[in-house]
This record gives sequence, C-alpha cells and structure tokens, in this order.
Amino acid sequence: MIEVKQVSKAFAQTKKTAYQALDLVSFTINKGEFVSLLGPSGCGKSTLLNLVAGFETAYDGEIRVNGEPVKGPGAGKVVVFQEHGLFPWLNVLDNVAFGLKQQGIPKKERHERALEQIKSVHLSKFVDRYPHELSGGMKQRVAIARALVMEPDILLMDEPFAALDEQTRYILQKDLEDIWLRTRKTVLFITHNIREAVILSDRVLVMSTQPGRIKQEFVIQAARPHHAGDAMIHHYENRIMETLSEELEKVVREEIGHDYRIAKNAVPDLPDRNLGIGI
Ligand SMILES: Nc1ncnc2c1ncn2[C@@H]1O[C@H](COP(=O)(O)OP(=O)(O)OP(=O)(O)O)[C@@H](O)[C@H]1O
Repeated sequence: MIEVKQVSKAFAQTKKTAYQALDLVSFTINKGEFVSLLGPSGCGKSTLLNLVAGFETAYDGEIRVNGEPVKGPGAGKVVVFQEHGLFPWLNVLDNVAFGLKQQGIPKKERHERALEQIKSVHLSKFVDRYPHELSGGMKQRVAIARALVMEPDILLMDEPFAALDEQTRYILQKDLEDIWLRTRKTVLFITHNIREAVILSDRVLVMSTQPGRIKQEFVIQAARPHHAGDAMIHHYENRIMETLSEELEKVVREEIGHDYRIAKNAVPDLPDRNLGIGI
C-alpha cells in the first residue's frame, strides 16, 4: 500500500526563487491495485515517483509504503524506467539474475528464479542473448523480469514503454496486464498515453500542471482484461481527454503564446482515433 499525504515539493531556481513542482498532492494506492498517473509534460509525475521510490527525500508532507515512512530506495519497491538500463556485457539470464547475485543468492537458485521470470515475459528462447542482440520491446521485457525477480510488493514504472513503437507497446501493455492479473502487485505507473493508462489501470489519476496537483480521479469500471475496442474503455479515454485538454492548453500557451486555444472538437470521437499520442 502506498500513502501520499499532502506532499509538496519545490526545486530551487535561483538563490531567492523556487519552482513549486508538486502542491499538496494526496492519494492512496491499495495493496494489489494498478494506478496510473497521467498528465502533461512537466506536471511532476517523475518527481512524485522519485519521492515514493525514496530517491529524493526532501519534501513536505508524508509518504508511507506498507505503513512505514519512506526513508530510501529498496524495502519492497522496485522501479522500472523508460531506459531499461541493462548491462551490455551480461546476457539476458545474468541481467535478470544480477540483483539476486548482489543479495548473495547461490547461483543455482538465482538462475532458477531468473529463468522463471524470463519465462513469464516470454523470453525463454533468448536467455543467452546480449542486450545489443535484442529489440527495444525485448529489452523492456528483460527489465520487467529483472524487477519481478526481486519479488517486490510494489512496482514503480516510469514511462516504461514510451520509447517503443505503437504495436510493440500494445503487446507489452497486454503482457503487463496479464502479469499483473497473475501477481497482483501494487503498481504506480507513469505515462503520457491516455489509452495505455486506461488499458492498464484500476484507477487513473490525472494531474494538473504548474503546480502539479491531482486534478481528477477516474475509476476504470471495465471488465478485465481491458480491451481497446470496449465501449467503456472509449468512454474513459474521452472523459480523460476532456479533462486533460485544459492542462494541455496551459502548457502550450506557456510555450508558444497566451492567445493559443486548442480548437474545439480537435480530438475526433472516432473508434479508431489514437489517444495514445499528443500529450
Ligand atoms: N532536479 C530538479 N531541479 C529543478 N527542477 C526540477 C528538477 N526535477 C524536476 N524539475 C522540474 O519540476 C517539474 C516537474 O518535473 P517532472 O520531471 O517531475 O515532470 P513530469 O511530469 O515527469 O514530466 P515529463 O512527462 O516530461 O517527464 C518540471 O518543471 C521540471 O523542470
């Protein structure tokens, strides 16, 4: 369980000024829940994830994981990043087993545990391959196996699929949903992609920007596994897009001028429209 209570975070800009990245953010993620944070660039998603991960400890408010205040990384939390961070000199098996080796787990056991997770991400045929021999999607699968092998209670995922092409991304989303349905890890998932958030999540927290706040929560009440073609999924995508439009306008106006307006009905309500891009 993750509890974030009244969390604010400012970054120093000059000696006298500070940028308020997060302002009184509160939410709870229950054990076994999959929750996404969605919001425009710069709204503070990664800052929030870094605080929950324990990478950054200077902030106001309170963050608890499984009832304990977060004091640093570890303690049942594992982070998966967009950059998979595989070791190029290790093959798939040794990349996945690396964290267990650090813990002093004997070779036989760590290989058995690593192979089990490699199987769960469908890479059993590629255990001997090195990262340069793998596609982007396969590398991200290795990164997921490497996280799962540590048997964390909590997975923190910072745009893990952002660098992948649309088809590979969709396949990995479905595989992640499948893994989550089997393991019921508690997941905090960051994305820019509306469809990805809706497909994967039990709840989507939409953030507003400047300063970062939770603007609205959407409980995704669609049958699992979620399907992109499901009318309920479309319904949530549309509602989230409406909520986000205001925030996107704010970001674009900040960047290119104050008279900018997103054209009304700029997001067509067609079944094959792709809400995965553009924010
Ligand atoms: N170490 C830092 N020092 C100063 N400002 C920072 C620092 N880290 C983040 N910021 C600022 O805080 C704000 C939030 O950044 P953050 O990376 O959390 O946003 P984000 O929503 O994850 O963005 P993106 O979706 O583009 O990754 C941004 O304006 C960013 O410039």
